[in-house]
Amino acid sequence: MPNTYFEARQWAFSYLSEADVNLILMTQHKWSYSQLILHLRDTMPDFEDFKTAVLRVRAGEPVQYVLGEAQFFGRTFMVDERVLIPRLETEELIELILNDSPITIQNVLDIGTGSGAIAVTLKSERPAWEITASDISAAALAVAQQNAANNDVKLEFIASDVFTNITESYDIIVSNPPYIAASETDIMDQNVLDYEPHLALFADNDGLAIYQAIARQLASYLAPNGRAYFEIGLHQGPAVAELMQQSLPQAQVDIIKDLSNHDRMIRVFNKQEKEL
Ligand SMILES: C[S@@+](CC[C@H](N)C(=O)[O-])C[C@H]1O[C@@H](n2cnc3c(N)ncnc32)[C@H](O)[C@@H]1O
Repeated sequence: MPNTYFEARQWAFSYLSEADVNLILMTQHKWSYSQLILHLRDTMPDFEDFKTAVLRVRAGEPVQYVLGEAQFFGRTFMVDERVLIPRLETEELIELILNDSPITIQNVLDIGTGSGAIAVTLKSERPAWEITASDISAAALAVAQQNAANNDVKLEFIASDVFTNITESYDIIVSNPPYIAASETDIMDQNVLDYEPHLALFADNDGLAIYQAIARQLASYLAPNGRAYFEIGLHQGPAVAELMQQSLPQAQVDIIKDLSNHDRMIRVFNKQEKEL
C-alpha cells in the first residue's frame, strides 16, 4: 500500500490521467494545486477513499459525479446523476450574456436549469438581476436549489415543461436545452450515455424539439428589446436560427461561434421599431 501522497499518485497514474488524479486529491482534501505539491511527501492516512474514487473513475464514472462536484465559471456546483455536468462551452454562453447586458436590473429566465449552473452564475455575477430557474425535472430543481444555497444566491424556481407554468415576460431568456439527436448515440462517449440523465441530453426531431417548443411561444415571453440566448449543437445553427426568426420575424438573430470555431450559440434580439 502506498505510504505517501506521492506514492499514491504514482499508483494512480497507471489508471488515470494526471489531471484526474490531481483533481481527486485536491477535491478530497480541499487543497489548491500548490497545497497538493506541498503535501506530496506527507504520509497519507486515507488511501482507501482515494483508491475507491480512482477505481470508480477508472470504471467509467465521470470524475465529477464521483467527487460530487464540478467547477463552473470559477464556482463549485454540487452534481450527481440527477443533473448534467456543466460544460466549458456553457461558460462561453455566460460570457456572451454578461458582455451584452447592462448590470442594472433584468428579469431573466433560465429554461432547463439542471444544476443551476447558468442561473446561479448569472445571479452571482449580476446580483441586481432577478432570475427564475426552471426545469421539467423536479430532481434537477432540487440540485439547483442546493447550488443556489451553497453559492449564497436567491433565485425563483419553477417546475415547468418549457413555458407551461411560466406567466411573466423576461428581458433575458437563456436555455441550454437537451439537443442531441437519437441518431447521434453511436458517436457519444460511453460514460456520458451510462451516467448523465438522458432527459438532459436527448431531444426528438433531430435534437430540435425543445428549441421548437421554445420558438412556438417565445414571442409571448420575450420582452420588447429583450434577448434570448441558446446553446446549440455544432450542426444546428441554421435550423435553430430559422426557428427563432420565424417566431420573431422582426428580431435580429445571430449564430455565434465558440472558441473552437464551432457554431455554438444563438442570440435573438427582439428589437422593436422606435415610435415616431
Ligand atoms: C443540457 S441540460 C442543461 C443543464 C444546465 N442548464 C447546464 O447548462 O449545465 C438540459 C436541462 O433541460 C431539462 N429539460 C429537458 N426537457 C425539458 C423541458 N421540456 N422543459 C424544461 N426543461 C427541460 C433537463 O431536465 C436538463 O436539466
